[in-house]
Amino acid sequence: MISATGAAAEEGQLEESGANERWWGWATPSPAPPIADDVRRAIRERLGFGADWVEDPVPPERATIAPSRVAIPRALAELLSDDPRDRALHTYGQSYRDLVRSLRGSFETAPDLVARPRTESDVERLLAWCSEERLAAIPFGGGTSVVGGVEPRVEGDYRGVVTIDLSRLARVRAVDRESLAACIEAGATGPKLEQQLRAHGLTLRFYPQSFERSTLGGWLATRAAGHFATFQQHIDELVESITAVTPAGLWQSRRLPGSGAGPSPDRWLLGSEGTLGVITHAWLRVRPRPRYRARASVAFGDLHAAASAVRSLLRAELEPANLRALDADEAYVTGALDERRALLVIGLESAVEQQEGELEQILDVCRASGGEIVDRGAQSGSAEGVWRSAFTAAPYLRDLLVRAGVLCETFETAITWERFGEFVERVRQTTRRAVEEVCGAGLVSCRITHFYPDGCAPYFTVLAPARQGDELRQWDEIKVAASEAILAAGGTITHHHAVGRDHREWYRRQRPVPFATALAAAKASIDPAGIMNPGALL
Ligand SMILES: Cc1cc2nc3c(=O)[nH]c(=O)nc-3n(C[C@H](O)[C@H](O)[C@H](O)COP(=O)(O)OP(=O)(O)OC[C@H]3O[C@@H](n4cnc5c(N)ncnc54)[C@H](O)[C@@H]3O)c2cc1C
Repeated sequence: MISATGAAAEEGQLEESGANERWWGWATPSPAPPIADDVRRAIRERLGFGADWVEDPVPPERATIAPSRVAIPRALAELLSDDPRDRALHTYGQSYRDLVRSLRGSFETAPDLVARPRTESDVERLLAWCSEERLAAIPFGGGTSVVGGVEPRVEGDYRGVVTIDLSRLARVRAVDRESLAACIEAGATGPKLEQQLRAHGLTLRFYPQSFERSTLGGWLATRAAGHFATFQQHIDELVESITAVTPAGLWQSRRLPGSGAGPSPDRWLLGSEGTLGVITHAWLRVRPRPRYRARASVAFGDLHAAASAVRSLLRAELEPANLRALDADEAYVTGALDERRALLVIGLESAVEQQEGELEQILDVCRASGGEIVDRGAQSGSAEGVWRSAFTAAPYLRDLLVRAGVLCETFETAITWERFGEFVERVRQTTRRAVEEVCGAGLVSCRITHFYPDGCAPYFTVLAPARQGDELRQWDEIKVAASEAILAAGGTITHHHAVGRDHREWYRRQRPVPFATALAAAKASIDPAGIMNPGALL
């Protein structure tokens, strides 16, 4: 396996590391530590290619950041910053395009100011000022968007851009033990909210791969998906009520376990990507911390055989908390298997009962579907354990890969089972062709991250040799080819990465026209000055 220094610990035990010293990428400080020769050799060996150069991020003092166009008003002075480094760190998310541009110190689209509200009334004051002064307002959680969701790429006659960073709103405000729910502020990152819930013996158990840095507000605004692969995949399922500050006033739903009273106000905010208002807090369903776990890995001939085994599991009403089906390339590149075979990673958990019996039933179904049990249990060096470490270390490893000249990006979608086989091959082949044409070589691997009774979410990773200085064009060409293939074959442009600015064109073609008209009308009535994250989603 290619390992990254600073790799995060097991899910749920992650602490935020170095967020303050970070200058570039996921966790790279300035000056960046050198990349050892043996790491570069390992990259070349696993991938079959590698660049003969390594690039260090341009340090803050040499970065290009346009001067701020907006003066800080005295009444809001304690909430606003025009510090160039602060503005640079709020310019981008974490897509490959973002990493390349920030690596080169290019922050031409930096926000003019960064705001850090401490209360809902601070958010109200900020939005009122932005509306009056015609300033675009971009809510910012952890800045882990991979679709241009937080980048101030704003067209129109705005006088400037204010990025609203929610990091000071990060408390668990209340816990209702009777209903098993918690009121959590939007700026809480995964580790921050889990740390506070742990004091009550509770957990949200929502683990996107970006858990360490992404926030509750970001999860709600993008309809993020966590590690639960078979049941409560999206954050949507955990929501009791959401509160947001909009330019038209406070949007607060009632706390209810369910309601049939018309369209759901929460569903309007879920996936709104900062275009309607700033989500400030929400009531979420929480659960007792799991005490029992069981794990196993099963090898299959290919991804389709693994997917077919999962279909059999679901039909037998076996729904493990975690399931990831990796194709042969992904199992090999992550080091989970030493030969090229597909791998199904299985994880069960419960707060109330041992999981060994259910695991046994699951393994019986896998065997009957042609699977070979590779290991079970959490022993070190197991395929499941190696894959899990690679999964949590991936954002750190990505910093190394990008600096070492590897084009490294992912995209994801969803499709119903009856089209699954043809769909995956079509998207994979089209993307592979584009990678070969644009980069000359490279890998396109696929894993399935979420499973439904009627379909699943295929997730693709592209690793290819980058041409220094030409990376953005290289990725843009591959991305267009992949996105066109997804849409043509009937998939969605995103299962959980959201629309942002980068997927807008394909989202526009995917959604029904009357729905688009309704969305635009809703936005115009709630945000008449059009200040909320212009250019994202709509
Ligand atoms: C390494 C890596 C792994 C990832 N893994 C996953 C994964 O497993 N599952 C998944 O779903 N996604 C994943 N993502 C994508 C990303 O983490 C999610 O989209 C996440 O929900 C973004 O949260 P954030 O707090 O970082 O939001 P940001 O990136 O700060 O913002 C994202 C969008 O939400 C809006 N927004 C943020 N906060 C608020 C708020 N309080 N009110 C209103 N709007 C707001 C922003 O304006 C923007 O449009 C991954 C990203 C990376 C880099």
